[in-house]
Amino acid sequence: MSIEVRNITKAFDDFKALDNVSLNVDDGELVALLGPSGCGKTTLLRMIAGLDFVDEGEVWLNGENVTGKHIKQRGVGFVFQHYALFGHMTVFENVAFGLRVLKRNERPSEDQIRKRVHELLDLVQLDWLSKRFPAQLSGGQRQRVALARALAVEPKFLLLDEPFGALDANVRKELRRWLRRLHDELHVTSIFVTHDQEEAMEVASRIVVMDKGRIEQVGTPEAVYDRPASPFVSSFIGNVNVFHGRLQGGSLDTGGWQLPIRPPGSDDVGDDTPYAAYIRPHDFELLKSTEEKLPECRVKFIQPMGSVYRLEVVPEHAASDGLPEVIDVELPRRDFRALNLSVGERVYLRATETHWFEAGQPAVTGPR
Ligand SMILES: Nc1ncnc2c1ncn2[C@@H]1O[C@H](COP(=O)(O)OP(=O)(O)OP(=O)(O)O)[C@@H](O)[C@H]1O
Repeated sequence: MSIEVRNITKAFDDFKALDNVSLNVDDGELVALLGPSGCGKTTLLRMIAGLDFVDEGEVWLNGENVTGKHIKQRGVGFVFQHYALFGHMTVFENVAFGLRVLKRNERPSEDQIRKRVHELLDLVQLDWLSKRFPAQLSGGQRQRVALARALAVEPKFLLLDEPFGALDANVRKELRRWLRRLHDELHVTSIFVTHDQEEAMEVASRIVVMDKGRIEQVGTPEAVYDRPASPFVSSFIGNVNVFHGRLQGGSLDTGGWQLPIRPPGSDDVGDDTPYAAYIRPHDFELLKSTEEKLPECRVKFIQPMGSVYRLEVVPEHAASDGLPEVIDVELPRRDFRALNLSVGERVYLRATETHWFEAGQPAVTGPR
Protein backbone atom coordinates (compact mmCIF):
# COMPACT_ATOMS: atom_id res chain seq x y z
CA MET A 1 0.00 0.00 0.00
CA SER A 2 2.24 2.77 -1.26
CA ILE A 3 1.63 6.53 -1.29
CA GLU A 4 2.97 8.58 -4.16
CA VAL A 5 2.74 12.31 -4.59
CA ARG A 6 3.74 13.68 -8.01
CA ASN A 7 4.63 17.35 -8.51
CA ILE A 8 1.88 18.75 -6.30
CA THR A 9 1.29 22.47 -6.24
CA LYS A 10 -1.35 24.14 -4.05
CA ALA A 11 -1.94 27.86 -3.65
CA PHE A 12 -4.25 29.81 -1.36
CA ASP A 13 -4.95 33.02 -3.32
CA ASP A 14 -1.47 33.94 -4.55
CA PHE A 15 0.36 32.18 -1.68
CA LYS A 16 1.99 28.88 -2.69
CA ALA A 17 1.52 26.51 0.27
CA LEU A 18 2.99 23.60 -1.74
CA ASP A 19 5.42 24.15 -4.57
CA ASN A 20 6.05 21.18 -6.88
CA VAL A 21 6.24 18.56 -4.13
CA SER A 22 6.99 14.91 -4.99
CA LEU A 23 7.25 12.06 -2.48
CA ASN A 24 7.15 8.27 -2.35
CA VAL A 25 6.16 6.32 0.74
CA ASP A 26 6.62 2.56 0.45
CA ASP A 27 4.25 -0.11 1.66
CA GLY A 28 4.34 -0.40 5.47
CA GLU A 29 6.57 2.63 6.05
CA LEU A 30 6.15 5.13 8.89
CA VAL A 31 7.27 8.49 7.54
CA ALA A 32 7.45 11.85 9.36
CA LEU A 33 6.76 15.21 7.73
CA LEU A 34 8.94 17.63 9.65
CA GLY A 35 9.28 21.38 9.30
CA PRO A 36 8.59 24.76 10.87
CA SER A 37 5.09 26.14 11.36
CA GLY A 38 3.45 27.09 8.07
CA CYS A 39 5.80 25.08 5.81
CA GLY A 40 2.92 23.07 4.31
CA LYS A 41 2.91 19.81 6.28
CA THR A 42 -0.82 19.77 7.05
CA THR A 43 -1.67 20.93 3.53
CA LEU A 44 0.27 17.99 2.06
CA LEU A 45 -1.49 15.56 4.40
CA ARG A 46 -4.89 17.00 3.44
CA MET A 47 -4.11 16.58 -0.28
CA ILE A 48 -3.17 12.93 0.26
CA ALA A 49 -6.35 12.31 2.28
CA GLY A 50 -8.61 14.03 -0.23
CA LEU A 51 -9.79 16.65 2.29
CA ASP A 52 -8.77 19.24 -0.25
CA PHE A 53 -7.81 19.14 -3.92
CA VAL A 54 -4.50 19.90 -5.61
CA ASP A 55 -4.06 22.73 -8.15
CA GLU A 56 -1.49 20.75 -10.10
CA GLY A 57 0.06 17.31 -9.77
CA GLU A 58 -1.25 13.88 -8.80
CA VAL A 59 -1.82 11.67 -5.79
CA TRP A 60 -1.42 7.91 -6.26
CA LEU A 61 -2.47 5.43 -3.58
CA ASN A 62 -1.47 1.80 -3.99
CA GLY A 63 -0.69 2.36 -7.67
CA GLU A 64 -4.02 4.05 -8.44
CA ASN A 65 -4.41 7.69 -9.46
CA VAL A 66 -6.85 9.09 -6.85
CA THR A 67 -6.27 12.78 -7.61
CA GLY A 68 -9.93 13.55 -8.35
CA LYS A 69 -11.39 11.04 -5.91
CA HIS A 70 -13.37 11.81 -2.79
CA ILE A 71 -11.95 11.13 0.68
CA LYS A 72 -14.39 8.23 1.16
CA GLN A 73 -12.91 6.41 -1.83
CA ARG A 74 -9.32 6.66 -0.61
CA GLY A 75 -9.33 4.30 2.42
CA VAL A 76 -7.39 6.59 4.74
CA GLY A 77 -7.67 6.86 8.52
CA PHE A 78 -6.94 10.07 10.43
CA VAL A 79 -5.82 11.25 13.79
CA PHE A 80 -5.55 14.96 14.51
CA GLN A 81 -3.94 16.88 17.33
CA HIS A 82 -7.25 17.94 18.85
CA TYR A 83 -9.21 14.89 17.93
CA ALA A 84 -12.78 15.42 19.03
CA LEU A 85 -14.06 12.19 20.49
CA PHE A 86 -17.81 12.18 20.98
CA GLY A 87 -18.26 13.35 24.57
CA HIS A 88 -21.64 11.71 25.06
CA MET A 89 -20.37 8.26 23.93
CA THR A 90 -18.32 5.80 25.96
CA VAL A 91 -14.84 4.80 24.82
CA PHE A 92 -16.35 1.59 23.41
CA GLU A 93 -19.01 3.47 21.43
CA ASN A 94 -16.48 5.98 20.11
CA VAL A 95 -14.35 3.19 18.67
CA ALA A 96 -17.41 1.34 17.34
CA PHE A 97 -18.78 4.47 15.66
CA GLY A 98 -16.99 4.09 12.32
CA LEU A 99 -18.25 0.52 11.99
CA ARG A 100 -21.84 1.33 12.97
CA VAL A 101 -22.19 4.02 10.28
CA LEU A 102 -21.03 1.74 7.46
CA LYS A 103 -23.61 0.93 4.79
CA ARG A 104 -25.84 -1.97 5.80
CA ASN A 105 -24.19 -4.44 3.39
CA GLU A 106 -20.68 -3.54 4.64
CA ARG A 107 -21.56 -3.29 8.33
CA PRO A 108 -20.34 -6.15 10.56
CA SER A 109 -22.80 -7.87 12.91
CA GLU A 110 -23.15 -6.61 16.49
CA ASP A 111 -21.04 -9.56 17.72
CA GLN A 112 -18.31 -8.84 15.20
CA ILE A 113 -18.31 -5.14 16.15
CA ARG A 114 -18.00 -6.02 19.85
CA LYS A 115 -15.12 -8.40 19.14
CA ARG A 116 -13.30 -5.94 16.90
CA VAL A 117 -13.64 -3.01 19.33
CA HIS A 118 -12.32 -5.07 22.25
CA GLU A 119 -9.41 -6.26 20.12
CA LEU A 120 -8.54 -2.66 19.23
CA LEU A 121 -8.89 -1.44 22.80
CA ASP A 122 -6.60 -4.29 23.84
CA LEU A 123 -4.12 -3.19 21.21
CA VAL A 124 -4.03 0.37 22.56
CA GLN A 125 -4.06 -1.07 26.12
CA LEU A 126 -7.31 0.59 27.12
CA ASP A 127 -9.87 -2.19 27.24
CA TRP A 128 -10.23 -1.66 30.99
CA LEU A 129 -11.55 1.86 30.30
CA SER A 130 -14.12 0.89 27.67
CA LYS A 131 -17.11 2.07 29.74
CA ARG A 132 -15.66 5.49 30.56
CA PHE A 133 -16.52 8.74 28.80
CA PRO A 134 -13.81 10.88 27.12
CA ALA A 135 -13.96 13.50 29.91
CA GLN A 136 -12.89 10.79 32.37
CA LEU A 137 -9.65 10.04 30.45
CA SER A 138 -6.20 11.62 30.45
CA GLY A 139 -5.00 13.38 27.27
CA GLY A 140 -2.73 10.46 26.35
CA GLN A 141 -5.54 7.96 26.83
CA ARG A 142 -7.82 10.08 24.63
CA GLN A 143 -5.24 10.07 21.82
CA ARG A 144 -4.98 6.30 22.05
CA VAL A 145 -8.76 6.00 21.80
CA ALA A 146 -8.57 8.28 18.76
CA LEU A 147 -6.05 5.93 17.18
CA ALA A 148 -8.18 2.87 17.95
CA ARG A 149 -11.13 4.69 16.39
CA ALA A 150 -9.15 5.48 13.23
CA LEU A 151 -8.01 1.86 12.99
CA ALA A 152 -11.50 0.39 13.49
CA VAL A 153 -12.47 0.64 9.83
CA GLU A 154 -9.16 -1.00 8.81
CA PRO A 155 -7.73 1.91 6.83
CA LYS A 156 -5.14 1.11 4.20
CA PHE A 157 -3.29 4.28 5.14
CA LEU A 158 -2.96 6.17 8.38
CA LEU A 159 -2.40 9.93 8.43
CA LEU A 160 -1.56 11.52 11.76
CA ASP A 161 -1.44 15.30 12.13
CA GLU A 162 0.57 16.20 15.24
CA PRO A 163 -1.21 13.39 17.10
CA PHE A 164 0.61 14.11 20.37
CA GLY A 165 1.02 17.85 19.95
CA ALA A 166 -1.17 18.93 22.83
CA LEU A 167 0.28 16.56 25.41
CA ASP A 168 2.98 17.15 28.00
CA ALA A 169 6.56 16.03 27.35
CA ASN A 170 6.53 12.77 29.33
CA VAL A 171 3.23 11.54 27.88
CA ARG A 172 4.45 12.41 24.36
CA LYS A 173 7.59 10.38 24.90
CA GLU A 174 5.64 7.39 26.11
CA LEU A 175 3.11 7.63 23.26
CA ARG A 176 5.67 7.92 20.49
CA ARG A 177 7.43 4.73 21.63
CA TRP A 178 4.06 3.10 21.80
CA LEU A 179 3.17 4.31 18.27
CA ARG A 180 6.43 2.84 16.95
CA ARG A 181 5.61 -0.55 18.53
CA LEU A 182 2.01 -0.40 17.30
CA HIS A 183 3.24 0.30 13.78
CA ASP A 184 5.73 -2.59 13.99
CA GLU A 185 2.74 -4.81 14.76
CA LEU A 186 0.28 -3.51 12.16
CA HIS A 187 2.49 -2.25 9.29
CA VAL A 188 -0.14 0.21 8.07
CA THR A 189 1.53 2.66 5.67
CA SER A 190 1.58 5.83 7.76
CA ILE A 191 2.56 9.48 7.53
CA PHE A 192 2.67 11.68 10.59
CA VAL A 193 3.18 15.40 10.85
CA THR A 194 5.35 16.93 13.53
CA HIS A 195 7.45 20.01 14.10
CA ASP A 196 9.42 18.23 16.81
CA GLN A 197 12.67 16.86 15.39
CA GLU A 198 13.23 14.52 18.35
CA GLU A 199 9.80 12.99 17.76
CA ALA A 200 10.54 12.50 14.05
CA MET A 201 13.95 10.95 14.77
CA GLU A 202 12.53 8.56 17.34
CA VAL A 203 9.42 7.35 15.52
CA ALA A 204 9.98 7.52 11.76
CA SER A 205 11.86 5.20 9.46
CA ARG A 206 12.33 8.15 7.09
CA ILE A 207 11.99 11.88 7.60
CA VAL A 208 10.74 14.38 5.03
CA VAL A 209 12.13 17.82 5.93
CA MET A 210 10.01 20.65 4.52
CA ASP A 211 10.47 24.41 4.32
CA LYS A 212 8.35 27.05 2.60
CA GLY A 213 6.18 24.61 0.67
CA ARG A 214 9.10 22.56 -0.64
CA ILE A 215 10.83 19.34 0.35
CA GLU A 216 14.40 20.06 1.42
CA GLN A 217 15.51 16.48 2.08
CA VAL A 218 14.13 12.97 2.45
CA GLY A 219 16.18 10.40 4.32
CA THR A 220 16.61 8.16 7.32
CA PRO A 221 16.91 9.97 10.67
CA GLU A 222 20.63 9.22 10.57
CA ALA A 223 21.06 10.62 7.05
CA VAL A 224 19.28 13.92 7.68
CA TYR A 225 21.20 14.40 10.92
CA ASP A 226 24.65 13.35 9.72
CA ARG A 227 24.46 14.39 6.08
CA PRO A 228 22.14 17.42 5.90
CA ALA A 229 21.54 18.48 2.30
CA SER A 230 21.27 22.19 3.04
CA PRO A 231 22.04 24.79 5.72
CA PHE A 232 18.32 24.81 6.56
CA VAL A 233 18.25 21.05 7.31
CA SER A 234 21.46 21.29 9.31
CA SER A 235 20.04 23.99 11.57
CA PHE A 236 16.52 22.60 11.78
CA ILE A 237 17.59 19.08 12.79
CA GLY A 238 19.42 19.65 16.06
CA ASN A 239 21.44 22.59 17.35
CA VAL A 240 24.29 23.91 15.33
CA ASN A 241 26.97 26.63 15.54
CA VAL A 242 27.53 28.47 12.27
CA PHE A 243 30.91 29.97 11.30
CA HIS A 244 31.01 32.11 8.15
CA GLY A 245 34.46 32.78 6.77
CA ARG A 246 37.00 32.39 3.99
CA LEU A 247 39.50 29.62 3.44
CA GLN A 248 43.05 30.74 4.27
CA GLY A 249 45.69 28.03 3.97
CA GLY A 250 44.63 25.20 6.29
CA SER A 251 42.04 27.26 8.16
CA LEU A 252 38.64 28.87 7.98
CA ASP A 253 39.25 32.52 8.77
CA THR A 254 36.32 34.39 10.32
CA GLY A 255 37.70 37.91 10.48
CA GLY A 256 41.03 37.06 12.12
CA TRP A 257 39.72 34.19 14.29
CA GLN A 258 40.90 30.97 12.73
CA LEU A 259 39.41 27.51 12.97
CA PRO A 260 42.06 25.07 11.68
CA ILE A 261 39.64 23.10 9.50
CA ARG A 262 39.04 22.77 5.75
CA PRO A 263 36.37 20.99 3.72
CA PRO A 264 37.52 17.50 2.72
CA GLY A 265 38.63 17.37 -0.92
CA SER A 266 39.10 21.14 -1.08
CA ASP A 267 42.86 21.06 -1.80
CA ASP A 268 42.50 22.90 -5.11
CA VAL A 269 40.02 25.44 -3.75
CA GLY A 270 41.78 28.81 -3.72
CA ASP A 271 42.31 31.04 -0.72
CA ASP A 272 39.57 33.56 -0.01
CA THR A 273 36.78 31.22 -1.11
CA PRO A 274 33.76 31.85 1.16
CA TYR A 275 32.48 28.87 3.13
CA ALA A 276 30.24 28.28 6.10
CA ALA A 277 31.10 25.61 8.67
CA TYR A 278 28.15 24.12 10.59
CA ILE A 279 29.32 22.38 13.77
CA ARG A 280 27.05 20.67 16.28
CA PRO A 281 27.62 21.32 20.02
CA HIS A 282 28.71 17.73 20.63
CA ASP A 283 31.21 17.84 17.74
CA PHE A 284 33.74 19.92 19.69
CA GLU A 285 36.52 18.94 22.03
CA LEU A 286 37.74 21.40 24.65
CA LEU A 287 41.37 21.42 25.77
CA LYS A 288 42.85 23.31 28.70
CA SER A 289 46.25 23.56 27.04
CA THR A 290 47.62 22.57 23.65
CA GLU A 291 50.69 22.68 21.44
CA GLU A 292 48.41 22.96 18.39
CA LYS A 293 47.31 26.24 16.92
CA LEU A 294 43.70 26.07 18.11
CA PRO A 295 41.41 29.06 18.67
CA GLU A 296 41.08 30.37 22.20
CA CYS A 297 37.79 30.78 24.03
CA ARG A 298 36.62 31.55 27.53
CA VAL A 299 33.97 29.55 29.38
CA LYS A 300 30.96 31.77 29.98
CA PHE A 301 28.32 29.38 31.29
CA ILE A 302 28.07 25.78 32.46
CA GLN A 303 24.78 23.88 32.68
CA PRO A 304 24.65 20.28 33.94
CA MET A 305 21.94 18.44 31.95
CA GLY A 306 22.19 14.94 33.41
CA SER A 307 24.26 12.78 31.10
CA VAL A 308 25.80 15.79 29.33
CA TYR A 309 27.08 19.23 30.29
CA ARG A 310 26.08 22.19 28.15
CA LEU A 311 28.62 24.97 27.96
CA GLU A 312 28.65 28.38 26.36
CA VAL A 313 32.12 29.52 25.33
CA VAL A 314 33.05 32.92 23.93
CA PRO A 315 35.73 33.41 21.25
CA GLU A 316 38.71 35.38 22.61
CA HIS A 317 40.34 38.32 20.82
CA ALA A 318 37.70 38.31 18.12
CA ALA A 319 34.96 40.53 16.80
CA SER A 320 33.67 39.31 13.47
CA ASP A 321 30.33 39.11 11.72
CA GLY A 322 31.10 35.51 10.75
CA LEU A 323 31.39 34.25 14.32
CA PRO A 324 28.55 33.27 16.62
CA GLU A 325 28.54 35.46 19.75
CA VAL A 326 28.59 32.39 21.91
CA ILE A 327 29.51 28.87 20.85
CA ASP A 328 27.40 26.05 22.28
CA VAL A 329 29.40 23.01 23.31
CA GLU A 330 28.09 19.76 24.76
CA LEU A 331 30.40 17.41 26.63
CA PRO A 332 29.62 13.96 27.99
CA ARG A 333 29.60 14.09 31.79
CA ARG A 334 32.75 11.98 32.06
CA ASP A 335 34.75 14.31 29.74
CA PHE A 336 33.51 17.38 31.57
CA ARG A 337 34.52 15.97 34.94
CA ALA A 338 37.96 14.96 33.64
CA LEU A 339 38.52 18.56 32.49
CA ASN A 340 37.20 20.00 35.75
CA LEU A 341 36.26 23.30 34.09
CA SER A 342 34.85 26.39 35.72
CA VAL A 343 33.32 29.61 34.44
CA GLY A 344 35.91 32.17 33.30
CA GLU A 345 38.58 29.60 32.38
CA ARG A 346 40.43 29.73 29.07
CA VAL A 347 39.94 26.73 26.76
CA TYR A 348 41.00 25.74 23.25
CA LEU A 349 38.42 24.54 20.76
CA ARG A 350 38.80 21.63 18.36
CA ALA A 351 36.11 20.63 15.85
CA THR A 352 35.75 16.88 15.31
CA GLU A 353 32.98 16.92 12.66
CA THR A 354 31.84 19.73 10.37
CA HIS A 355 29.17 20.18 7.71
CA TRP A 356 30.39 22.51 5.00
CA PHE A 357 28.32 24.71 2.74
CA GLU A 358 29.63 26.96 0.02
CA ALA A 359 27.49 29.95 -0.95
CA GLY A 360 24.35 28.27 0.44
CA GLN A 361 24.88 25.05 -1.49
CA PRO A 362 25.66 21.66 0.02
CA ALA A 363 29.32 20.76 -0.13
CA VAL A 364 30.91 17.96 1.84
CA THR A 365 30.65 16.56 5.32
CA GLY A 366 33.74 15.30 7.07
CA PRO A 367 35.92 15.26 10.11
CA ARG A 368 38.17 18.20 9.17
N1 LIG B 1 -7.44 27.34 3.86
C1 LIG B 1 -6.39 28.16 3.81
N2 LIG B 1 -6.50 29.41 3.33
C2 LIG B 1 -5.44 30.25 3.25
N3 LIG B 1 -4.18 29.90 3.62
C3 LIG B 1 -4.00 28.67 4.11
C4 LIG B 1 -5.08 27.73 4.24
N4 LIG B 1 -4.59 26.57 4.75
C5 LIG B 1 -3.26 26.79 4.94
N5 LIG B 1 -2.90 28.03 4.56
C6 LIG B 1 -1.54 28.59 4.61
O1 LIG B 1 -0.66 27.70 3.97
C7 LIG B 1 0.57 27.58 4.68
C8 LIG B 1 0.82 26.14 5.06
O2 LIG B 1 -0.11 25.75 6.05
P1 LIG B 1 -0.04 24.34 6.75
O3 LIG B 1 -1.20 24.24 7.71
O4 LIG B 1 0.08 23.28 5.73
O5 LIG B 1 1.32 24.46 7.57
P2 LIG B 1 1.97 23.46 8.62
O6 LIG B 1 3.35 23.19 8.15
O7 LIG B 1 1.10 22.29 8.85
O8 LIG B 1 2.03 24.38 9.92
P3 LIG B 1 1.78 24.05 11.48
O9 LIG B 1 2.97 23.28 11.96
O10 LIG B 1 1.71 25.43 12.10
O11 LIG B 1 0.48 23.31 11.59
C9 LIG B 1 0.45 28.52 5.87
O12 LIG B 1 1.10 29.73 5.58
C10 LIG B 1 -1.05 28.72 6.04
O13 LIG B 1 -1.32 29.99 6.59
